[in-house]
Amino acid sequence: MRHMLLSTAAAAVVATLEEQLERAPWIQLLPVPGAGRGLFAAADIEQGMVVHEEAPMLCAPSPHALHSTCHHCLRPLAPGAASHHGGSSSSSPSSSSPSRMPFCSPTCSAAAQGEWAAAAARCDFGPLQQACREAGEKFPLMLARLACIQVQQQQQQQQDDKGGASGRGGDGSSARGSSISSAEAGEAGEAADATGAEGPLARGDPLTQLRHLCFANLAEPPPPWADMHRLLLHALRPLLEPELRRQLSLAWFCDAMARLHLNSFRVDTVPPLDASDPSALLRAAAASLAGSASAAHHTGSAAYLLASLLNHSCEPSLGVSFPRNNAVAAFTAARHIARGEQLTVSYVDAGQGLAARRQALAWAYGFTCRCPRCVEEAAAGGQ
Ligand SMILES: C[S@@+](CC[C@H](N)C(=O)[O-])C[C@H]1O[C@@H](n2cnc3c(N)ncnc32)[C@H](O)[C@@H]1O
Repeated sequence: MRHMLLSTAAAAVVATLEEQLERAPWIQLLPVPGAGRGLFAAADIEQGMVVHEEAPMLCAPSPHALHSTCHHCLRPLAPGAASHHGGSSSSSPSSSSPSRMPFCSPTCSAAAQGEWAAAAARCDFGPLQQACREAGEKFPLMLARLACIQVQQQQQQQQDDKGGASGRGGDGSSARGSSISSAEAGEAGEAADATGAEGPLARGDPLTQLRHLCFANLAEPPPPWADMHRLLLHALRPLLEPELRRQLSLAWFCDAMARLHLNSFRVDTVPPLDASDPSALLRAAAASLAGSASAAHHTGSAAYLLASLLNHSCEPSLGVSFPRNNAVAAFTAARHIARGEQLTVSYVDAGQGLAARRQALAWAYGFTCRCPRCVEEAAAGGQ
């Protein structure tokens, strides 16, 4: 069954998704009538168990947090702390340019340089970032990142072809194994493969990898997307070889935007305390007493390969958190989950009433939730 479903996904992604499922034999991928595919418990799972932990296939900081977030792992930066800037080569924009990218550590800076930041440093993303801030749109910045990954992978490939690919892994991916998880492991001394050290984008053509994620047909893409696409191409001008220009069509952009809208997670982290501000401790304590959501800081958005297959429930079996305070997501059993039960997360604020939840789900995801809570509340005439 698993193979039958996976055969619909891009071949380059299949191996990595299968690897993730092989590493988590308590998770099963199955069809869900009326909802495409979904993940299920293949064994009884105790409350509190971390069912899955995953580094993102693609992430980017929020347009509102560009100066306060590590651009590689989305960890919030301590106010006033030394950051490890990228984009400072002679070909990069000036230090006051919005394209100058802070990183939380030399490890993240080096990993980013190896994956995307060297290409990004040749571009000026200022106008695109500004437009995203004004429109409340974040996904064009993820697509800018994706284009930079593509450019660097192609350059690496060309170098390998010239140099005979000496010293590389069999699939040519080992030199690019500088994902968030391995950078994190370098910092914290943890096992590099805990969350898929290589990173799913280490293989295949990055621009087509998003095709694994589910898609909604848009009758008409929102008009601002054409403007965002134009600004993206403008920013990427220094990198645009004719072949890349052809690939980054408006149709590609709208397809990728639609997939990111349906599949991305908001990354909420906890901001570090400002040691020079004594009232910061009190504010943080008050926020944490008021609930972790208000203490959290939205540092960016991330798309995950396996976790994108989690369907929604207003009574989700999994909670989502970011225990490393970066974009590595953990999915924890919110209660006992019986073997065969679907693994779900809540796509919306589950504290809202029935009508608000239904409206948000219909508008953003195009379905009406029929989880037991919705059915019960609807029967009771709930709003
Ligand atoms: C992030 S994807 C989840 C994985 C998706 N089912 C797949 O096959 O790839 C989100 C989409 O799944 C579907 N979906 C998720 N939860 C659902 C639910 N409770 N009822 C109906 N459809 C759901 C909707 O089409 C939604 O836009």
